[in-house]
Amino acid sequence: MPKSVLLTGAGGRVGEAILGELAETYDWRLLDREPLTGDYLGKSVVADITDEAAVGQAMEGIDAVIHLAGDPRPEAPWDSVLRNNIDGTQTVFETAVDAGVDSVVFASSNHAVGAYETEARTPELFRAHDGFRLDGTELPRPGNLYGVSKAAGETLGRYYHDEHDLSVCCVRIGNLTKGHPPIDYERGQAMWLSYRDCAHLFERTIEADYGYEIVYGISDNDRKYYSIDRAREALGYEPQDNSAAHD
Ligand SMILES: NC(=O)C1=CN([C@@H]2O[C@H](COP(=O)(O)OP(=O)(O)OC[C@H]3O[C@@H](n4cnc5c(N)ncnc54)[C@H](O)[C@@H]3O)[C@@H](O)[C@H]2O)C=CC1
Ligand SMILES: O=C1O[C@H](COP(=O)(O)O)[C@@H](O)[C@H](O)[C@H]1O
Repeated sequence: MPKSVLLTGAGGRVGEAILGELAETYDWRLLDREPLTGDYLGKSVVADITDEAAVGQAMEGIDAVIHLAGDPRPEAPWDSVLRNNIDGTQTVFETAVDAGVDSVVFASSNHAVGAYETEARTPELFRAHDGFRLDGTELPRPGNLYGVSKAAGETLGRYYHDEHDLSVCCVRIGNLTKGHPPIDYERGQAMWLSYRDCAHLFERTIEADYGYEIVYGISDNDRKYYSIDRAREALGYEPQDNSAAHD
């Protein structure tokens, strides 16, 4: 029997990449505060992620959660990230534990570690010859309040794993762009995540056994300054794309 997976923020870009490849792989329940359009209407729940009762109901009978819903803007103001990203994520973890869900996958971000891109390191950091790597064991170092909210989500995940034995995987997603890497944007090329690698990575987060993980979600780009070794080791991630192939 396919696993039952709750996908929050299903109507967005990351949701599109995941469902584009994996629509038939799982028994999906799709949650978004906006009504979804397309073929998924029968399985959708319209609710705000901060609505504990509605999210709790959406968790019933669910094996795994992929939690994408939130404010994705790097320039988002505090009131928005506090409500949508921090309160909303705490609601997801708490209701997942109450419902006996096995695992929660949290959409973290490159912006949780954006301040490692110091003036001294850039732009060399974005180039293939540069050997600097972040591997997920470093402390968060956000460059904006949105990044702070993602670091908070990772810490909430750590707590719910340690205290409630929930399996938690935080994916520090790079730059998801459809079809090709961002053009004339070295940073974006270094952290490009193709749609098919995105779907494959999230499939691995559903299939693999783990306790608590932080991994980087990028394709196998020559320019990378995020290591994908942990995603390979812990999840069996095998990306197929590389932004250098589009130069
Ligand atoms: N697209 C990218 O390159 C990256 C995305 N991420 C993260 O991945 C997640 C998804 O991002 P995208 O799909 O690009 O964003 P998006 O804006 O395209 O989709 C987000 C979806 O979440 C829903 N949503 C927002 N707040 C909600 C709430 N309070 N309750 C219920 N639904 C809510 C929106 O209606 C939307 O459909 C976000 O958490 C974002 O921070 C992280 C790094 C990079
Ligand atoms: O977390 C996110 O990161 C990507 C890449 O960041 P950018 O500052 O280089 O654009 C961003 O596109 C996405 O909207 C955001 O959620």
